Amino acid sequence: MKTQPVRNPFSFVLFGAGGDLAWRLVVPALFALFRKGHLPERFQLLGVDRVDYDRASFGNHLAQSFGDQTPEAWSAFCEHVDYVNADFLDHAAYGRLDDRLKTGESEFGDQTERVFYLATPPTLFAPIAERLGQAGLAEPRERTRLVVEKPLGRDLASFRTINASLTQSFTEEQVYRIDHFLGKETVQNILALRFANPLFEPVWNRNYIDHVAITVAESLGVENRAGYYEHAGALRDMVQNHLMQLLCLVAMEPPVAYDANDIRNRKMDVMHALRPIVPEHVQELSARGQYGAGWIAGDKVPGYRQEPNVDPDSETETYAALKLHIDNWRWQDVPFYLRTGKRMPAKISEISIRFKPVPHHAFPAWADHENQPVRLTLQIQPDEAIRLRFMVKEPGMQLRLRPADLVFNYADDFRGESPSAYETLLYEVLVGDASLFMRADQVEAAWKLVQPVLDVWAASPASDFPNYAAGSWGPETAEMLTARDSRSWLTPAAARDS
Ligand SMILES: NC(=O)C1=CN([C@@H]2O[C@H](COP(=O)(O)OP(=O)(O)OC[C@H]3O[C@@H](n4cnc5c(N)ncnc54)[C@H](OP(=O)(O)O)[C@@H]3O)[C@@H](O)[C@H]2O)C=CC1
Ligand SMILES: O=C1O[C@H](COP(=O)(O)O)[C@@H](O)[C@H](O)[C@H]1O
Repeated sequence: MKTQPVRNPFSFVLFGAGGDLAWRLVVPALFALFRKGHLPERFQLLGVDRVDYDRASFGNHLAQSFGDQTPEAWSAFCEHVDYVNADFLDHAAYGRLDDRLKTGESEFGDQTERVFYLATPPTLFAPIAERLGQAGLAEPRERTRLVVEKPLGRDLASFRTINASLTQSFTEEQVYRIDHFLGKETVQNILALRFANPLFEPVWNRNYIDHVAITVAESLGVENRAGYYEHAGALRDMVQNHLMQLLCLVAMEPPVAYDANDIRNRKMDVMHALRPIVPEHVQELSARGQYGAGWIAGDKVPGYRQEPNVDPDSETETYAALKLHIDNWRWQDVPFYLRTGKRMPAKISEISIRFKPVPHHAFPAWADHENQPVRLTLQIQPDEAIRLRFMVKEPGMQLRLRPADLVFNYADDFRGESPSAYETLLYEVLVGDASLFMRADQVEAAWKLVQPVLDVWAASPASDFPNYAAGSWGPETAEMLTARDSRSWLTPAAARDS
């Protein structure tokens, strides 16, 4: 993560500019960077799509995304916006794009950088990259970047094919693979907590930690994304990428320097050490679920199979859980439990690090019957916080112990507006720092890990779907994943307290 401002003039070419992601997340993030003064004076945003816009109507379309935000800033931003109507598969379009880029950049000077952002269906990543390469637009390498959204493939083989096409035209250093969780403030803070404090690192290992549980729960259902989600499911959509990245940040060794390759090398060490899930163990190391009808925050909601455009007999999982082991010196015998699901009681992401119990109970049993092992909870969202739970003596004549919490709350300590994940990630692309992006070997290793689970699940239809009610914490099989080890998922701290 660099600290310098974006200095060089740039062209930001947004493929899929007429789509949902561009409108909802990418352009608002760029506009926020502009409003906050993070962008240089000379830049252009060139939207590319087949939607029939011109410069003015594209601007109007984008404006709807900003509600009542500062109109002066918005019209100043629009001075930098242009639009190219094109089919991404049409080779001739890339010549026109080149001309438009050069016209816009005529006053930019020779330090101009270019970012090609693919907010397009994933099937178009490879064809667009190829055509950019053929049109000479992947050069100069040191000033041209390609940003790709997820999903990168739907299994190991398709990832390798897509990635090979991307890296035929662009070098690995030019490719920025988005995992938007890495742009979240609290996720970046995992490394700050671990490596900017001497307090935690000495106990951050198998000698003190009993297990780690990572929960990414969503209360929303599939919404209008069935077209994509029906072919993805929770394991591909969330575990293979976001939850894997969280696990890596918790488990990695300290990097020597805060540098893209150093950090990514340390994450790769974790990926290498993850114990492969062999097909015979899939049953005992994983759980899958699909939500049925239920209640969320007082509203009755339909089951997954009743959602628009979902197959009424769909086998797609909307919940996935894994138990993983990291076979290295630090983490031997410490299980990592990962779970994610849609239509759970609340939108909550947190990492719970449970420490081992004291080796000897000196207090009489009646005094510490509430005894709970110390745990550290990293609340990723929405109530961003770090919470340390430990045992204290209750005031009074009688010796009674009970748990208490030491809480650091982001909103209390940092009142300013935090940048959105996309703001942070775009900024990092513009300054050319790939620390918060996924390197190809990480993505490949993550696909390798989940592939046997995908294969076993595909080969054995889930006869019990739907197996959890909307508004619950998931299927019983997920409870068994921890119960078999005499452990349990805890209700996330943010949900307990609300
Ligand atoms: N939306 C989201 O919240 C998220 C999206 N993503 C990823 O971001 C990417 C974009 O997603 P999203 O914005 O939802 O998708 P959309 O379908 O909304 O946007 C894609 C845009 O590309 C256009 N397009 C498609 N094919 C062509 C073509 N051959 N030539 C020109 N234009 C074309 C589409 O036009 P048309 O409508 O005519 O097809 C549409 O305007 C995907 O990879 C997705 O997986 C990742 C995380 C979240
Ligand atoms: O990548 C994805 O993430 C969202 C959840 O992201 P968040 O920032 O809202 O926590 C998820 O809903 C979506 O299915 C998935 O594609």
